[in-house]
Amino acid sequence: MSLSKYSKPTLNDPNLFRESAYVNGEWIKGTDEFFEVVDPASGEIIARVPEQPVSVVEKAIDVAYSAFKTYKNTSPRERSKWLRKLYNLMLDNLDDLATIITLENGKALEEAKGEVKYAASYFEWYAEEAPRLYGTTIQPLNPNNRVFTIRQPVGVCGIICPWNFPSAMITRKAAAALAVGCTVVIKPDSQTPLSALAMAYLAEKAGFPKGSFNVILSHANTPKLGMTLCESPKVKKVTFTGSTNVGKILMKQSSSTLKKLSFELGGNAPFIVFKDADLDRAVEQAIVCKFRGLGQTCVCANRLYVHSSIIDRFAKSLADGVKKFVLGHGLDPKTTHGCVINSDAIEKVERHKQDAISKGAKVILEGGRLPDLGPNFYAPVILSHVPPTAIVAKEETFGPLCPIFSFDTMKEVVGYANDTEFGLAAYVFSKNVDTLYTVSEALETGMVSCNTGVFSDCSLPFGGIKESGFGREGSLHGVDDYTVLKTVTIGKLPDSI
Ligand SMILES: NC(=O)c1ccc[n+]([C@@H]2O[C@H](COP(=O)([O-])OP(=O)(O)OC[C@H]3O[C@@H](n4cnc5c(N)ncnc54)[C@H](O)[C@@H]3O)[C@@H](O)[C@H]2O)c1
Ligand SMILES: O=CCCC(=O)O
Repeated sequence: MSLSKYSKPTLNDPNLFRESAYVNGEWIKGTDEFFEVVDPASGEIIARVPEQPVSVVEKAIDVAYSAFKTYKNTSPRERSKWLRKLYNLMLDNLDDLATIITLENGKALEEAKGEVKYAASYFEWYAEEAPRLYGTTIQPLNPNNRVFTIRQPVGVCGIICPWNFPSAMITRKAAAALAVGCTVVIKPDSQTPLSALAMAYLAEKAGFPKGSFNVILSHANTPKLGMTLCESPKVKKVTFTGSTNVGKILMKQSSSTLKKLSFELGGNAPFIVFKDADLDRAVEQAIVCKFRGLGQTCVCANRLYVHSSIIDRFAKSLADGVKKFVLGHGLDPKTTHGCVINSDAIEKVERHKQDAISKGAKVILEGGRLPDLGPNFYAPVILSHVPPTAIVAKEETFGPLCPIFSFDTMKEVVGYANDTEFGLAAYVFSKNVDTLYTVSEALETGMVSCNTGVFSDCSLPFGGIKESGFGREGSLHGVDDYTVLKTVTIGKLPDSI
């Protein structure tokens, strides 16, 4: 294949820029098949990495399986030290890791720095959880028996992640897995593999044993690599973050070996503003919630429901805030918001926008393509009085479209909010604590955020219900998905002495 020239990013530590897979402590360069990593803002090639065949994935699974036999017996304190070292190394290399995220994902540099801190926080959190895998002792009905439980690592974990948080979506899984004694085989999205490779370099420096932390790479071969992870009896757990459709594929493929699974899938978050809400706060938080990652996060507000008495003031104030955005290349210090990941994302925003307008939505901020900046730049759109029949009420836009729907009663808006097959996050703005409790308990989601638009934190159990998936990441609950609870009974004890 003709190999076009490209310039590698300028980093303080050039070693963080890797173009090889990482298996068993070795960097594996490609031989004849590669895929290119492109800066979505400039369209420039920034890296060329190997398109790995199934045989390499099978090798990665074998080495992770072999490494697990010793890694599972390492001291929890040892694992804790490796995790904390990796946390410190990520923060020491914050600027470089953020630059890599911006170049491969397109998000603004400040947002990328926030992701690195967020990603690293999972290593810190699980460095503290590693030595605290507690069991229980139980007094059985049989007086001559004693029962206790222990938590044991499930085994080799396959980790498949999306492009929107190239670093954090890996660490929230890998940190918990490594903390409890599992080994990991990570498959990043082909659009954003460089953050995973930089993390592998730092994991090696942190002291993680060979075979415990592995990164495999694929673009065209992704379905085959995914199937290999799902069908291998040596892989005991698959954890996936991405679209619901792919999650369903992986679940089917994992059924032959009854894998332990955890899925963080699609969202369709309602953002509800009651008439007694602090309007300025609600607007401010709607902006950060809706336009974090330019709308490309699974917990972004996808549908804003604002009480009919304040919807017009809310929409105008929101537009005034969004007009202050500066879209541009993420490395430009003037940029507040970057670009979307690819042209498919823009097509979807356009489709949702035109559908809502054709059904009577009012255009508050036209937004649209920004060809002078590049094919993946799209100015935010705000629509108001969107009808409930609009596609955007049902489908996740995953882009810079902000549809505002009107409502009158609590019962009505909870009905709208729950009328979706998704159930990840929801937002409620009100000064009335009864409203916050009542609505939070009525919403069919895994997470509810009250009076704040960004709630993500390594200390909370993150995850959804319905077709947004199952399992939780972060918090003390995050280890449950990477361990098995074993019950031990000691029988035939003497009645007494
Ligand atoms: N719940 C969450 O925490 C969360 C976080 C981020 C993204 N998401 C969801 O992900 C979607 C957008 O991300 P995306 O477009 O990257 O999702 P995607 O499902 O297309 O891709 C996610 C990952 O799966 C891989 N993949 C794709 N097809 C596969 C297959 N057949 N077998 C194995 N792996 C396969 C991709 O290469 C990528 O690494 C949105 O729906 C968003 O809501 C959810
Ligand atoms: O979109 C993926 C997850 C977002 C978050 O963890 O806040």
